[in-house]
Amino acid sequence: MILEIKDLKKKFGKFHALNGLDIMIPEGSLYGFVGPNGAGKTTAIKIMTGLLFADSGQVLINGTDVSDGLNILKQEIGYVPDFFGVYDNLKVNEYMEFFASCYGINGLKARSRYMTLLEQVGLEDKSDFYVDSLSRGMKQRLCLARALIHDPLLLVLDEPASGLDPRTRFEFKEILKELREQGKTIFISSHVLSELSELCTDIGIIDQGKMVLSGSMEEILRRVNATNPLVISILGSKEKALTILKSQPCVQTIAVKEGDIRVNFIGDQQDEAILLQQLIDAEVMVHGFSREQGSLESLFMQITDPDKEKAVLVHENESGL
Ligand SMILES: Nc1ncnc2c1ncn2[C@@H]1O[C@H](COP(=O)(O)OP(=O)(O)OP(=O)(O)O)[C@@H](O)[C@H]1O
Repeated sequence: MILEIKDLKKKFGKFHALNGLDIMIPEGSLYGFVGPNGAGKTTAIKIMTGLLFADSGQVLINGTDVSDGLNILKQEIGYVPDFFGVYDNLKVNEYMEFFASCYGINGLKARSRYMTLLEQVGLEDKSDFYVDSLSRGMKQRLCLARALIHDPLLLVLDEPASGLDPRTRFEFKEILKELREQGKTIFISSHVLSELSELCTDIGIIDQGKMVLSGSMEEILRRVNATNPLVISILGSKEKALTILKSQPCVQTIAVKEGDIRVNFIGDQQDEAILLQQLIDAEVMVHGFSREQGSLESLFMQITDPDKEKAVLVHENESGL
């Protein structure tokens, strides 16, 4: 794990902003950190970037506890905050030089490093422009280049898509994908799950200062889908299929809807394969057999609904399964 957060707690007055938060960020992942407004995302990010102290808990970077000193955090994390500072009277190259010098990178080395980064974020032809003259999307890309100046292990972005138009958001996501392909681990927070679901390899959902669901995107989508109905499409008569389905112990309910058979099926993938085989052996003309695709959004709405008794879902490893 590049970064591990264990049982992090933070109170503001009597209010528990973080209430035993755990996060595990695998190396090379693009980790989406999502939760409703006020869930504690920015508080967690401030603690992991060394801008705020936790009341208790542990932050480990590459296995090293950072409580002994914040230098390791500064070295190993590149942080893109959700706001852009005021650097009106600096040109892009001066801005990059300034941040390079903060990390002890100067002269030709600094220039070569920041020109590579500016190229990477598509700003190579803007190095003589004043920062203030850049569009919001460009400023954000500049901020990203700046956060990478010291080649950190982990890039942390807080709500990077806020205030950007769809095209700019798309371009920004493409840059993040490229960075990940080059081996960077990226942690990105958002309160909009759809922003993250097609981009991320891993996801953590936070609510009221606690992680309520986390894991690889693949695993989570599989779990979402496993509770969805099995939709079976059949050509011709459905009688034989219905007889087989009624005899199957994994089948809980059967509904015939718009030509398809929808089955609440509690089995795993192997049970699904056995059922399909039985239908084919009985010469049922199956031309569709799949779980209805689950939506991560509906799961998010369900587990972060403030009016509902919460169904707390944990990572398989944490539940000891
Ligand atoms: N300095 C502070 N003093 C008092 N309360 C605070 C402070 N910082 C944050 N909080 C409270 O802690 C809670 C968590 O805030 P935080 O900014 O971490 O949430 P968030 O998930 O980032 O929300 P958003 O998506 O709206 O940015 C909120 O209820 C907020 O009002």
